[in-house]
Amino acid sequence: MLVFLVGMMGCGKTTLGRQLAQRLGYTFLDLDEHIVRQQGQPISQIFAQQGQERFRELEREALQEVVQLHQEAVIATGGGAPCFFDNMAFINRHGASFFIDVPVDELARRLIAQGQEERPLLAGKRADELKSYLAETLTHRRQFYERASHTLPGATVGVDAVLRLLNL
Ligand SMILES: Nc1ncnc2c1ncn2[C@@H]1O[C@H](COP(=O)(O)OP(=O)(O)O)[C@@H](O)[C@H]1O
Ligand SMILES: O=C(O)C1=C[C@@H](OP(=O)(O)O)[C@@H](O)[C@H](O)C1
Ligand SMILES: [Mg+2]
Repeated sequence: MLVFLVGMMGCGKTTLGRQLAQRLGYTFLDLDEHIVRQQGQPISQIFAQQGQERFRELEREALQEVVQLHQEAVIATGGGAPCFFDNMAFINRHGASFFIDVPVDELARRLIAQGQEERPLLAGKRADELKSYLAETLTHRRQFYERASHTLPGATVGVDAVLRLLNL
């Protein structure tokens, strides 16, 4: 089985995905890490040199590659991945998907604490700008995220909640 995690930047896809894969004994794949390895450039540089449009194509290609190469994996997508092309339908055709729905204030707190430089869409934004950017972006993206097979509300989602929903 393939398990996909979707949701906004900072909702914990990479963190939870790694823990979940360990518990299931599955491979962990992070789409951003996959692209960084393949391109030999950090995400910030890919955006700066190749542009966001190209990044979205790379993300789509990365999704296609991981479903071809893996049968048992937890896949942390990038926050934008489900919202371009027909990626959300593609995800749902290939596995179970979880939308981790964390409030904007908590997302902002985490993203500020982690440092915004590696997320080019957030770099250089003050706290108030960051919050309004996240709120607007989520308003647009929610329609895609909500197509996930499960929604996990709140900031305290753990591995056990996911396993219960998967009946594991
Ligand atoms: N459940 C959580 N509670 C508190 N902080 C968290 C939680 N999950 C992730 N974080 C922190 O939030 C930041 C973003 O997490 P990350 O897993 O990279 O999110 P995403 O991949 O969804 O952007 C990291 O600093 C991480 O340590
Ligand atoms: O929301 C987005 O458009 C993005 C989210 C990032 O991944 P995370 O959600 O893991 O931060 C990364 O793919 C890129 O910076 C763009
Ligand atoms: Mg991530």
